Amino acid sequence: MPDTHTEQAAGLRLDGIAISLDGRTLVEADHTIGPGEVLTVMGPSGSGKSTLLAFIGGFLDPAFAACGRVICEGVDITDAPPQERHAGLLFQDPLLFPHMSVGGNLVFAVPQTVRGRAARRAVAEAALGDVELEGFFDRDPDTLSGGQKARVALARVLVSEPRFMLLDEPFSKLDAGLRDQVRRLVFERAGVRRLPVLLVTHDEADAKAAGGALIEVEPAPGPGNGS
Ligand SMILES: Nc1ncnc2c1ncn2[C@@H]1O[C@H](COP(=O)(O)OP(=O)(O)OP(=O)(O)O)[C@@H](O)[C@H]1O
Repeated sequence: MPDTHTEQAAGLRLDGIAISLDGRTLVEADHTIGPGEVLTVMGPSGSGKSTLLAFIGGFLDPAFAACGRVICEGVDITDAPPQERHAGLLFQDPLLFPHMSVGGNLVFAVPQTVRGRAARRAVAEAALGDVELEGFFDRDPDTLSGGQKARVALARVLVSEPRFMLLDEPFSKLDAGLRDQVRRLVFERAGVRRLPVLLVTHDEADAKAAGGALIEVEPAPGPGNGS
């Protein structure tokens, strides 16, 4: 018999979320992202896509008002500090620490529950293998191509053992061919780990590749938006 409780609790539930600015609702979400599924958020610049992501990640600017709950694997994390939510974040910029080697960037993100230098290094090496960057442990991040940096950023997220992933236009700086490759790798790795993914994008091709549900955010009214 299936374990109904576990089935219901699995994934990331966005329960009746509405975020507003100056009394006007910007963005709403009422979705469950199942394990390994992608929910895509699309809309024009300034419509509130990153604001929704910030609310789920726990770093919403206090200028906004929000209601609704974020439930991860059956646990309400709406009021938890960001570091206790276990979100794997990927942004447009890979944000690698330039003063550390590639391996150093990864070891830094390995949870403290993994004890000892050798064990932490082994986790980082395995993650590099997972993103097809074997042998890159001692490389300086500045010497990597854009696609390689994006893959290191993905490996760094994966070693941190996230419970879900929040992606804010992580492919938009890559050119077309590379973009397809990195996108495939990100979705594939998230799928293998059964991680729910929220993807913010402007790009129809991203939404198509994601293949899951879609939230289309309306343009924010105001000067320059024809309203
Ligand atoms: N701290 C803040 N105080 C007031 N308004 C803000 C603040 N941060 C963002 N905004 C406004 O909130 C709206 C939503 O911003 P948000 O960054 O979520 O848009 P977006 O859809 O992600 O845009 P883009 O695609 O350009 O990244 C914008 O109009 C923005 O100017």
